[in-house]
Amino acid sequence: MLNLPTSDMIESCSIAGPGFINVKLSTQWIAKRIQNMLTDGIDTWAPRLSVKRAIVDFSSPNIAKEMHVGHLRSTIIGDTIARMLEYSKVDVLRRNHVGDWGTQVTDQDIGELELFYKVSKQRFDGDDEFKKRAQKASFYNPYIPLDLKELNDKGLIKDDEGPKVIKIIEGKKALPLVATEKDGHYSYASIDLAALWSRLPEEEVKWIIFVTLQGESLNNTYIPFALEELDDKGLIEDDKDTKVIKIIEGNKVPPLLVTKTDGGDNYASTELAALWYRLNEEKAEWIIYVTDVGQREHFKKIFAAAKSAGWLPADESKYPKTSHVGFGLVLGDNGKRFRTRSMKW
Ligand SMILES: NC(=[NH2+])NCCC[C@H](N)C(=O)O
Repeated sequence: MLNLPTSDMIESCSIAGPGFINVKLSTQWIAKRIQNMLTDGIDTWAPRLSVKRAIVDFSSPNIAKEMHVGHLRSTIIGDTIARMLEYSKVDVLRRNHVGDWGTQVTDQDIGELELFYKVSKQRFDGDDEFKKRAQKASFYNPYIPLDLKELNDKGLIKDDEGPKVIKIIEGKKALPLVATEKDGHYSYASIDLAALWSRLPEEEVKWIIFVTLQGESLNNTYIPFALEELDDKGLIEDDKDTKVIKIIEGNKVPPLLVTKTDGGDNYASTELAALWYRLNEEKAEWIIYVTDVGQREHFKKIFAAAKSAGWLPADESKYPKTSHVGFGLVLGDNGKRFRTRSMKW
């Protein structure tokens, strides 16, 4: 307790039973902050951070496995962090790093999924009843005619020979948006517009946030770049049938496996590629990962590898930086941790 640094924000700290510390905020400090807020406006309350852009990697379930309450926790915590950063005027890229790659997906037999898709497409084209049902399946489809009519009434829709397109003016910077395809089908864009349109008047929402799914597979093209950079720096070693990164840091971190015995890429290699991409292409200065604490070691190794490669400064008070926000493990009925990565089907 005696070693705690002093702060005008804190009046006192005391130990309250095993494992608890009470931190009492200073009433004077609170009064001063509220006074500032009243005179200067709520916006001035947000702490100013020295980062311009942050990435929050959260939610991130695996498409070929059951989603569980842990992913929900990650979603809630990640969204909260993203909102706090946005409040502090940081440009936040919300990233749902879905597990759409690796054994979990190949286990599902992509071939079978493709076959399933082909069969239903044939049925869609040949069976009118099925087609009608399928087209109604999207929740927002009933809104499409309404919102297209509104856009049409405003003179925004152009009936080109083929598809209907929405001309976007905005200083001609944007490309036209396809509303219906050549065969009269609604496009992906019209479903999005209908969703937006129906939510505004019907649900009276004030803020709609779109989260970009950037699955693990997106970064596959960057794996060679990332691994090559690490290799050039002499960080990758062959270890029996696999390639590993021996991370030094006083040997506190065990080696990181970056290829599997069959030569394939693994969770760590896609992770490093994602980090490489986020730093170099997306220019994020702070990357925050929200998962359960079970992945702490994984992130520790990834961050240590990135530091050894010089991607991140060794000094953690400097940017760019990475943080792992870990929450408690979610246990199944059997009292064991839910491990989507090793779940058997
Ligand atoms: N960049 C990351 N590793 N994000 C978290 C991914 C979480 C993983 N899909 C899981 O369910 O365990």
